[in-house]
Amino acid sequence: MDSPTSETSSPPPAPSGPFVGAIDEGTTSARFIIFRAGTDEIVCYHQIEVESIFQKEGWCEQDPMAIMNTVNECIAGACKKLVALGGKVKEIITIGITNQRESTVVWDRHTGQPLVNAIIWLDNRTTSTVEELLETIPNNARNINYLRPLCGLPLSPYFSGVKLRWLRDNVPVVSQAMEKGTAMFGTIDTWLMFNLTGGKDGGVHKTDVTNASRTMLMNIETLQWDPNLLKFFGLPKTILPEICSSAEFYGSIAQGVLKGTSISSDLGDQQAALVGQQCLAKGQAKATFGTGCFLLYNTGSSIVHSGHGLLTTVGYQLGRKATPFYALEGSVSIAGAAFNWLRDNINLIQNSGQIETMASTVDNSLDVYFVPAFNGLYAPYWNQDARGVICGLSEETTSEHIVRATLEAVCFQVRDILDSMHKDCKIPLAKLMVDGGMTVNNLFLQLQSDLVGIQVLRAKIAETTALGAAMAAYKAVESRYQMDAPLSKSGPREAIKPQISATDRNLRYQKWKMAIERSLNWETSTFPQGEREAFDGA
Ligand SMILES: Nc1ncnc2c1ncn2[C@@H]1O[C@H](COP(=O)(O)OP(=O)(O)O)[C@@H](O)[C@H]1O
Ligand SMILES: O=P(O)(O)OC[C@H](O)CO
Repeated sequence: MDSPTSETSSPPPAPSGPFVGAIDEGTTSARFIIFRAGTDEIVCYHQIEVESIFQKEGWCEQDPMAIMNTVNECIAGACKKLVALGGKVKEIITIGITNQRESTVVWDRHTGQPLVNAIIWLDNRTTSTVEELLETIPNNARNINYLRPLCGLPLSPYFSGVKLRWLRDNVPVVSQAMEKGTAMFGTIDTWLMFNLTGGKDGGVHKTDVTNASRTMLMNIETLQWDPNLLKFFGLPKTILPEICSSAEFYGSIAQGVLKGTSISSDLGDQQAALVGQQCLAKGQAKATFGTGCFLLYNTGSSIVHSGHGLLTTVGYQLGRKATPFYALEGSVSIAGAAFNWLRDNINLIQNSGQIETMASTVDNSLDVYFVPAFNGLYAPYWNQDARGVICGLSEETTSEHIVRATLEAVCFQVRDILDSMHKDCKIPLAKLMVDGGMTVNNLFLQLQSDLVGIQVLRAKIAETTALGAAMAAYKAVESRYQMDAPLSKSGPREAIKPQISATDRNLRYQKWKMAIERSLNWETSTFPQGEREAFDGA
């Protein structure tokens, strides 16, 4: 008979399939996660950081080959771990892809090689392109919302169409390839899919409705490339991928450990998180706090055009014949990235583990307000000329106050967005599902609840983005799968409730708005009449 000791030390049972894999290619890292099919149970995963290249002020690029190699390494690493656990790779029945959105890749159809580095969504080089495009709007209207009725988006450096136009105007190898018909464009999902399915030797050229809805080139109603939008941006249709639904057969992996496995889903990462959070009914909303913060509100099958600075985007379409679901989105470009700045540029912190400890040593931010508008402000302001400000510094201010003010900055930006959503949709949101790297921070979630006056519900697992892609991929191969059925780790989520008074909350929000005023239009601000000469002469 076995002794109790040998019983407790017996190895855990080998994981059994079926499994579904998900590639999550984010701004700061790529990962491949293997889930037990139809559940939120992570069997194993592999994650690797991806380097960003900052060639000039405001530019942000990544090497497309490095992105692809990293993803391949993640797939190989996770499959190796699966085998080490006693699982079988052949039980991975399908995989899905989710990705940082808007980031733009152009490559050569014949060689499969990128023509330039990927321009990452955060990149701000195209502010002058936006200016030039504004000039072309009839009646000298210069209206950033001119294209909203067609694509749901304001003109901003954020979106792929503007980045593609910049490439056309500034990189001869790209404009020549566009003319010759040898250029292929894709967001990161498309680039990965092309390479995974064979690259220049028969790789597919496809994207999904959620990623396409971030280009400014897709018509939000027809879900097809729009000739008027292509004309506005001066871009040829030949470079564009086929638009598919978010859950269908895309192609099969051509080589490597997963050779022959199907790719069955594709969603932009924020839309994937909406699915992974099971915000599948009209009126449900989630916020993901990673590099940036993205709040998506499910508007069902209705297209709601925002009058208050939000984006109209496709939430998901789970099958070729399925009804597309739409969302209103509030995008904030700098959330967790503000802490990377505190760490890398200012040396105020050494690691993210310190953030909560430092911010908790003080009771409040001592009236310090930090607007991290490093690359302008996205929703609801869409002010590309805004720049960061820290207001309210005094002799008593310490680094702890600044760290706390940085957490509060993310919370106030969420309040800006929720106020817009309330105005657009009329119904105030009672609770907000949250996920992403920042949500490990308990103080942050309490501040979020306090400063917005809303119940905050933390996701059961951190990897909701990958989960959403895995759920959609499983749906494509198993039509009986109910995506709103409880996931294995479901049960009540941790709820964080507001603890400060409405008066306190509103006073602090008013001060935030004053700080916002100081950051807007900084790049284009001019000296009052006569003072420029005095300054120059000084
Ligand atoms: N404890 C923490 N408190 C606040 N922010 C954090 C904490 N831990 C990580 N972060 C931030 O979260 C971000 C990483 O989250 P993640 O969801 O992995 O991002 P992404 O998907 O954009 O790559 C980083 O910008 C980091 O600064
Ligand atoms: O990489 P993330 O998670 O910060 O997401 C980036 C967004 O998709 C940009 O729109």
